[in-house]
Amino acid sequence: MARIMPMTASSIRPSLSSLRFCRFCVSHSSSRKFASFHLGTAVPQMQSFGIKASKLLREKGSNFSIGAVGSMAHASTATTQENVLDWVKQDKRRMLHVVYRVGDLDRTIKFYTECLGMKLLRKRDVPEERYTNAFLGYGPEDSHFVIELTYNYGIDKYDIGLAFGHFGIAVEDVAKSVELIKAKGGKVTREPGPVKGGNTVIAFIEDPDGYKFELLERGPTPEPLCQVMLRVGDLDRAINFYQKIFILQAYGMELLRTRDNPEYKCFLHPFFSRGSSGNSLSALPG
Ligand SMILES: C[C@@H](O)C(=O)SC[C@H](NC(=O)CC[C@H](N)C(=O)O)C(=O)NCC(=O)O
Ligand SMILES: [Zn+2]
Repeated sequence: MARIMPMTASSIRPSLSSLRFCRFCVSHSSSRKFASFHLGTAVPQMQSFGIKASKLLREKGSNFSIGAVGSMAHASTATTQENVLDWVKQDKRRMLHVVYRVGDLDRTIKFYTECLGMKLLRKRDVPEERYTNAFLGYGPEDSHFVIELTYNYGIDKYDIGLAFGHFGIAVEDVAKSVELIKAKGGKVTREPGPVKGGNTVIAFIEDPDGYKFELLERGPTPEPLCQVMLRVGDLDRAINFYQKIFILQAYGMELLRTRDNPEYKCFLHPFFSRGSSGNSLSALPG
């Protein structure tokens, strides 16, 4: 059974539906392949934001502790629901999109809209560069984390590699979603049931290019696109990177908890970054 070791004094999963967060999932793998993949994020001016945030934290006596060393801010955080509201109000950053390449745009758009319930938000053709983008998601781009598909003219197949793990979609009934996907000819690679080492009902499916989607059974959420799982070669290095890069802007990515699955050689370290999207990314050694 998985061991959850919260990094915080209290539960870190905000139950306040108005809060939307963006969390990260990075998996540990010996893979040397590169995922055809990038995450886009919007951040405000770091300098003024960092100083303002650390001053606010001192005034509010929050559980955050940010010690500024010169212009570098280092933080050890213990996020609690009590101070997470302050954090959300102060931090205007959010993850914007995830970009990856597909071999047939219309095929993928059909699958994501008919099987996963996403909406096609817009398409963007750049003939001079010989590529087309399609943006899909569960809400408008100015408030939701979205998927940006890239089709490069004439390229109908990609090697996804082992570094990319899966996207997570929160659904209220995994079994029902899997039945719909099967009826539409979608590929189910792991039938519904409790996750190994845990209790959450999950299932895994593959999209037409072979990108994996995990369906996680959860209550209603404004942001079903809730997870990006990547595998990394060194978990501590990845954690250090995400903390340093984001924590420099104070209130940045937080390491929230670890989930150790020794029987499955699996560590899960969700990074948690404020944002209007609710997706998550957790560190899982391969
Ligand atoms: C937290 C939840 O969203 C997960 O993704 S855990 C799912 C679990 N992950 C792993 O086992 C990761 C380690 C693996 N070696 C890898 O690199 O993918 C999983 O896939 N469980 C399978 C199952 O059937 O439960
Ligand atoms: Zn997952």
